[in-house]
Amino acid sequence: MALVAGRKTFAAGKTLLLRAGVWLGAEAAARGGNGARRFVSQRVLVESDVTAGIATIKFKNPPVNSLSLEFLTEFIICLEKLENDKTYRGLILTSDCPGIFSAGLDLREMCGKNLAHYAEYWRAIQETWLKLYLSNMVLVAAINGASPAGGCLMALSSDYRVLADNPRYRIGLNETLLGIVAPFWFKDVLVNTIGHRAAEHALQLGLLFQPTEALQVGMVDQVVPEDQVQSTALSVMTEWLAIPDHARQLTKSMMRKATADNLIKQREADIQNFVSFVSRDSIQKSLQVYLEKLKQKKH
Ligand SMILES: CCCCCCCCCCCCC/C=C/C(=O)SCCNC(=O)CCNC(=O)[C@H](O)C(C)(C)COP(=O)(O)OP(=O)(O)OC[C@H]1O[C@@H](n2cnc3c(N)ncnc32)[C@H](O)[C@@H]1OP(=O)(O)O
Repeated sequence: MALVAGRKTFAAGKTLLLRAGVWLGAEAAARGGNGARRFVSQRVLVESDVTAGIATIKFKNPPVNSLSLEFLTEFIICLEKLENDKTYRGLILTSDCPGIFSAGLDLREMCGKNLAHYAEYWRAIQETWLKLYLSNMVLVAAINGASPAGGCLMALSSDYRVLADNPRYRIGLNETLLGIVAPFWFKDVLVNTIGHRAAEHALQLGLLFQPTEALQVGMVDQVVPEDQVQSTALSVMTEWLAIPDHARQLTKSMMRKATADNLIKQREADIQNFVSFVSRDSIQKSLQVYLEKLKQKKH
């Protein structure tokens, strides 16, 4: 069975066929009498309440929900499907992996691969961000675990962030700790969220904020007890969905267009920058040392 996205084909556990954003094949979808639907792909779980017009995407890429190319491909397909289905006005992003929202970019995609792979990977990262950041739906991140780097970017690209109150659930753009640099569009999103000075400080030091600090700096909008993250996200969503879609969507676009355009107008150059940066020997070495440290942490 295969998951087909554009020219890319991956083995997948379910039959999901996508062409031009339309699901053609059978998928594990069930519709309950109460308007609840559930779509299952291997790494992304989509639950939806048709009556309320709200879908929930749960990241399901254990152990740490790293943003592998396969995960991103499935995620983009699910997102497109929801975006194109006018039933859905709101989307909650959360994790199915206990204690981890997302560990960010998959370091194995950036290590020991060829240049074409790095380019393909970075294009998928760009695509994911543009789709999230410019979504017409209301996006609420229900952050139920650690959220470094790319995981933080996904949360920051939502319209509202609810973080579980657990000191282990740190969030931030920690790229410099890995010896790498957050791209300009990660930086732009952070600046838009917490302001220039706080972003400069956080980015240079690679700060990962505990929940109370994240709330204080404005990186998240609410910190709530862990067992209330989903219910809080849902009540925030209800509040946001009370606003007429056309007015809210135009306003969102007005606020975000310049930031997104900044990348759109130089996507190819951004890919080339990433490829030449990440393929440097010194960067490969830093990433390998970091991965090794993560592995040895357990022993
Ligand atoms: C001239 C200038 C030009 C500039 C040009 C700029 C170009 C752009 C440059 C590049 C930009 C890249 C941007 C990068 C963004 C990123 O997202 S990088 C990834 C950052 N992520 C992290 O630092 C998180 C690392 N992980 C952790 O801190 C922890 O794993 C955790 C998430 C807090 C979970 O902890 P715990 O539950 O204790 O699990 P672990 O035991 O640590 O991990 C379990 C296994 O998972 C592996 N793993 C963890 N994270 C990743 C990952 N991100 N990718 C791949 N694999 C990961 C970990 O190694 C363990 O593996 P095993 O030992 O094999 O089980």
